[in-house]
Amino acid sequence: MTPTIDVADLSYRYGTTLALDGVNFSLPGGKIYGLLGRNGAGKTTLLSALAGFRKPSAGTVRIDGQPVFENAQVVRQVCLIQESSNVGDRSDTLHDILDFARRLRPGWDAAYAARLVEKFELPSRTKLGELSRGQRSAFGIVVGLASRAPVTMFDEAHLGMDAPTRQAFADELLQAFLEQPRTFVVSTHLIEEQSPLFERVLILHEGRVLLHEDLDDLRARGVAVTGPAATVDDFVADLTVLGDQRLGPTKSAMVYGEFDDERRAAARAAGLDLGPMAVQDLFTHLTRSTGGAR
Ligand SMILES: Nc1ncnc2c1ncn2[C@@H]1O[C@H](COP(=O)(O)OP(=O)(O)OP(=O)(O)O)[C@@H](O)[C@H]1O
Repeated sequence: MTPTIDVADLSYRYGTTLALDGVNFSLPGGKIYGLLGRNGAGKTTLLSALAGFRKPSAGTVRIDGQPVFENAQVVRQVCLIQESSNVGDRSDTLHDILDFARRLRPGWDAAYAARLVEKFELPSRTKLGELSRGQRSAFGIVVGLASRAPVTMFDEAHLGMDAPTRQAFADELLQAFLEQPRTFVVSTHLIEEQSPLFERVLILHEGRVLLHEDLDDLRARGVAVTGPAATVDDFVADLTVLGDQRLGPTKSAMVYGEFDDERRAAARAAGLDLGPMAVQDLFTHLTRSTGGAR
């Protein structure tokens, strides 16, 4: 039960703002996808369209071959948790919201929800609106994971959560995925922290798909070259250097572009170390433009 998501020529317009501009991609089921993009790139709009919350201005979103919008049967297979915590009414207790989710969601796992509530130390008799921001986010994550929805999406759902809680979220997500493979789409600005979760990455930029590939392939686009400063400088002289760091006589230069075997051998012969580059640095390079929001 891991349906494919197919997006074809998807555009979405808010008045004069074209938030999505002819987006095409296909997400085979049973993987964890990272959705990345700068502020205003269109991530929230895209996830809302995938969940059937928004009618596309043009194009289609299909899950398992079925159009999503106004299709109750398909929408029930999808769970989108948003940063604003769209999981329930602020005046309802967590207990009541979980009870409602149990009745609404076909795959709801009540025992798992109870375990997660305990793990995240959430007060189930408290109203949603009385939680701290981080607790609200953690509760959203509980609902998303316990939904066991074949397509589960988190839109910056970790906002306000402290580092240990975010780590617990990542661990739980991975565990839930291994126990019962489904499709996760996770949008985040915490790229370095969350990228170990992702098998594939979709980068949106200015309403279009800039890149859609395996994380390993993205990583292979950049190399950190480390060694004595003068040797590094010589080696990278004709390469695209995105940045560098110095520690005493040692320098590390971040080089964009794939290294073939010959170049790797030359680096080794020169006594240089080659290592992976931070995904965050690659992202920054790829999405460098005139500014953030359009
Ligand atoms: N309700 C709205 N009314 C008008 N324009 C909007 C609305 N929501 C989003 N936009 C615009 O659509 C574009 C895409 O916004 P969206 O929220 O999808 O981006 P995002 O990638 O999720 O950004 P962020 O990382 O800042 O959350 C932006 O230019 C934004 O200003």
